[in-house]
Amino acid sequence: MIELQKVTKSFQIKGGGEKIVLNSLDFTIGDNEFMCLLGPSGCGKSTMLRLISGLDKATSGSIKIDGTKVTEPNRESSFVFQNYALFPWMTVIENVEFGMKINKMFSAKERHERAIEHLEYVNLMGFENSYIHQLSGGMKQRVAIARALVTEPKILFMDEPFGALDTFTRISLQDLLLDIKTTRNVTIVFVTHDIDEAIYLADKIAIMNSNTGLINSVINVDKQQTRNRTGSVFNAYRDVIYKEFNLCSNLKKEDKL
Ligand SMILES: Nc1ncnc2c1ncn2[C@@H]1O[C@H](COP(=O)(O)OP(=O)(O)OP(=O)(O)O)[C@@H](O)[C@H]1O
Repeated sequence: MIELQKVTKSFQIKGGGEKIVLNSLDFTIGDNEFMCLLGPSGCGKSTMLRLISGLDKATSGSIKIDGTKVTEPNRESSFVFQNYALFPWMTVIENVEFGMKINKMFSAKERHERAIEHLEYVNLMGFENSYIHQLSGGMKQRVAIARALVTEPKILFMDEPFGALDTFTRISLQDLLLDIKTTRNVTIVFVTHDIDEAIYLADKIAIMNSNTGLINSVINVDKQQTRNRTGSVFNAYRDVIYKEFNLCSNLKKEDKL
């Protein structure tokens, strides 16, 4: 369980003053939940992810994971970023083994076996000795996902991981992620500005608007009903979210699903 209480984050502005990016937020994310932080550029999604994951510190308020205050990134969480953050001088399998090695997890033989198992899972067998520049964007992100999963994290932090990918690759990686959510006991905190992606993936969507520093609302998504990306229920969620962001002038906010 991730718990935020009265979390505020502000940044100093050049020339004086400060900008409040997150303003006294109270928020919880349950175990094994898929939470999307959805909003336009600059609303504070990445800032929120960085605070929850311990990459940055809140100006005030408290963030706890399973009752323990977050002060730095911990071994029980993994990251996937839009720009892959892979090591170009290492092969695919060396990249996947890296986290286990640095954390002194498992024997060398076990690390190798686990890396192979995870490369199989993300459908990259045959590329284990390739270098990163020899892979497509989608393949790079599969390596990053294998590297993130191989340490068996309790929490996966993902910052616009599919933002740089074409629609077809994005759809196949979204399906991979839903499989990860179903088959592994992992909580996922996922940043996106793609409304359809949020509906398809999330159990809960936190709607964040620009310049308020607030979470406007949290939408619960019925996962059984949103597997069909072109179905009427999917479109109903889309209507609700477009209204939340005032993107659809002919719909009233009071309209229900
Ligand atoms: N280190 C920093 N110093 C000063 N301002 C910052 C810093 N990091 C973020 N900000 C500001 O905080 C606001 C929110 O940034 P953040 O990156 O969290 O937004 P975002 O919603 O993730 O945007 P995007 O989708 O474009 O990545 C922006 O106005 C940004 O300029």
